[in-house]
Amino acid sequence: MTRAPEARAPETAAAELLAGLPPSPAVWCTGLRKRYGRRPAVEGVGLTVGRGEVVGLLGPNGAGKTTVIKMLLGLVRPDAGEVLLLGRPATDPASRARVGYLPELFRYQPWLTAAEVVDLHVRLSGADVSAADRRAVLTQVGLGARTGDRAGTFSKGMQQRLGLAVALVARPDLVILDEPTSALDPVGRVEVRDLVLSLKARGVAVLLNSHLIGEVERVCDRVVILDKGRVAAAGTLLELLGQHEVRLHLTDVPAGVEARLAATGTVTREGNWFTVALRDDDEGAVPDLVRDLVGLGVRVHAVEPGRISLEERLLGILRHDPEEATP
Ligand SMILES: Nc1ncnc2c1ncn2[C@@H]1O[C@H](COP(=O)(O)OP(=O)(O)OP(=O)(O)O)[C@@H](O)[C@H]1O
Repeated sequence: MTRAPEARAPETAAAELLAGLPPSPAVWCTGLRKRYGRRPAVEGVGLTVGRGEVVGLLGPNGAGKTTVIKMLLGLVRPDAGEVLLLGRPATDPASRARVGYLPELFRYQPWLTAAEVVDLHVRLSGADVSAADRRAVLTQVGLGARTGDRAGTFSKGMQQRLGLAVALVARPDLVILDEPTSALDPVGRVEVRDLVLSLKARGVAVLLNSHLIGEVERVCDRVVILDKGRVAAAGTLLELLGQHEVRLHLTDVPAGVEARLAATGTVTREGNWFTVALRDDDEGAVPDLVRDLVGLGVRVHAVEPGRISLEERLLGILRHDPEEATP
């Protein structure tokens, strides 16, 4: 006699079903709109940050970046639109507790030491963070030697580092950084870049608002460009910038060389300059090509990597609109 499969409680089955689904994005929003008086600040913005993904938010002054971030965090009430953080409504304290935030403008209580500021935020978040981990986060942001100094005595860059420590100390699943390097020296900027990459390696999602386009280009998986409150463009760097190409200055080009070039990618020629659009990010394609060209007797004078920079792309998108910036 065969036995019927054991009936499971419906709630167990539902929990199993949910556990089998991919995790909800770290940030999901749609149709976000905000007006201040009659002036639109944000008009119908939607964006997604996947788990462990680093997304850059770019755009000119007044484009609406900080307003979007504040609406995501429930700090500004949207006129319309929906926000989910880590799969829960942004207003749900359970999701907010898993989010680290570095605001664009902030001032910590000047009478508190760096260690006390971090302790205060750990208490406010309700997270269980050991004294060693609190100390470690201050060291991570370069304040290990200043933990006992009052925040009021810190330089702007040191305040910003303290802000990063506060954003990171409760081990969030999502970190939102609004201009995290605006006050930092070049070394500090590189440190923050490495820090963002280490967060990504740990599966932490990051939404990064920065005017430093090179910084965004180096660390972000995807970029969302805002202009006049709307999404002007969004995509991976490959989608926004197109494929890589290489420009070669060649002489003594015998027959058959064009075929070898074409085997690497689509070729265009201007005099002695050959531009090859590389098919993918195959790191060996260019050295292999140069080796073969030299083997075929070609004299290779120059090999220049080419790809439109994110800065050029951004300016192209923003200048495309003939309308002047709203006063
Ligand atoms: N509290 C406010 N009251 C009135 N207008 C506001 C307020 N906050 C923002 N705005 C307006 O909303 C628009 C978007 O501002 P927001 O700060 O979001 O831009 P941003 O892209 O972050 O700019 P920036 O790069 O200069 O920081 C601007 O026109 C700004 O003047």
